[in-house]
Amino acid sequence: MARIAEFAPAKINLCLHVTGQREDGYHLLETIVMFADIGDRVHVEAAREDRFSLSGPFAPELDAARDNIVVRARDMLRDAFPDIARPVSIHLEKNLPVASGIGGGSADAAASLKALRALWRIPQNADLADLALQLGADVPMCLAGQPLVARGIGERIALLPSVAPLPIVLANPLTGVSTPEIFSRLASKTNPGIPEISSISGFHQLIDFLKDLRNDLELPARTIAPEIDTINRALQDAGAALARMSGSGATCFGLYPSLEDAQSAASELQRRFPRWYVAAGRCIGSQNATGKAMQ
Ligand SMILES: C[C@](O)(CO)[C@H](O)COP(=O)(O)OP(=O)(O)OC[C@H]1O[C@@H](n2ccc(N)nc2=O)[C@H](O)[C@@H]1O
Ligand SMILES: Nc1ncnc2c1ncn2[C@@H]1O[C@H](COP(=O)(O)OP(=O)(O)OP(=O)(O)O)[C@@H](O)[C@H]1O
Repeated sequence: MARIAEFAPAKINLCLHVTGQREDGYHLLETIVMFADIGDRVHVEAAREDRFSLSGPFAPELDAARDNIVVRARDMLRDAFPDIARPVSIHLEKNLPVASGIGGGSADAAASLKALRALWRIPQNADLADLALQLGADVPMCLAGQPLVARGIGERIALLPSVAPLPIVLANPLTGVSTPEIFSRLASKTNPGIPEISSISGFHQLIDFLKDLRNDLELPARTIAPEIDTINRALQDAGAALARMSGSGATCFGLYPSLEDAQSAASELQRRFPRWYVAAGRCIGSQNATGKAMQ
């Protein structure tokens, strides 16, 4: 019987500007997002009855979470397509740290929607963006899965033209950080947006452009996870051209000129901080159905 695997890449906010707040409390953002070849994996397979299982280094943290977002995604998609949605066994390989600002849950939800769309043969032209947004502000961008600029609360998405693969190191002290808590600690909710993105060519021009941008959630996140300072310094000590926090933290990323540079930086970081989660890889320009980087 068909078994479908879908990669759930880590979402990296290269910058995140908070520009306002809606009446319902959600914040208005302007963020440049790329997706890494580091991530979770979702497997789906037709079954006699619904099942959900977990494996991977961070599975134990989710065992207790009865309302896994993957299950919510399944149920929501089934409600939208009750005539074609059959029982399904879903397995989540949880490689990304939980509540870490790289959209792990959102990536899993988006990957589940993609895998189930294929399994249940939901028409390709069915627009799942509204359904994705009900699952979380980051889910529509994870569904897009390509370099993009997101505005609104994250749902107004403009894809960026093809971008060269961007070598990256992710580092997290394994201190879970709650997204609403970070937003609530934000001192200013009306900050300048991101400038227009003109054509950027090459690594150094991209770094120069990003250096003038910010993650407005970094300051409030540091009040909960002061290690963020240490992580950014350690990424820079290991040769990062730019180090910054992603999302609501506490994961920080470093950008490096080559994959080899990123890999040796990751080894150095892991040696200095053996308890941290550290991973090296590349943010990728676009993805095919299996999540492999296209050349
Ligand atoms: C910080 C980011 O990761 C940047 O990509 C996202 O904005 C967060 O996206 P997410 O985790 O999918 O967020 P949701 O699950 O929709 O919301 C969690 C909580 O974060 C806060 N939240 C989230 C998104 C947003 N634009 N404004 C907010 O204020 C709200 O308190 C909300 O109750
Ligand atoms: N599949 C899942 N993976 C991770 N967390 C999940 C999952 N399902 C439910 N959750 C719950 O969602 C909460 C947020 O976790 P997640 O890893 O998505 O946060 P995040 O990386 O900070 O996301 P974002 O960058 O979108 O804010 C966790 O506290 C966890 O209990």
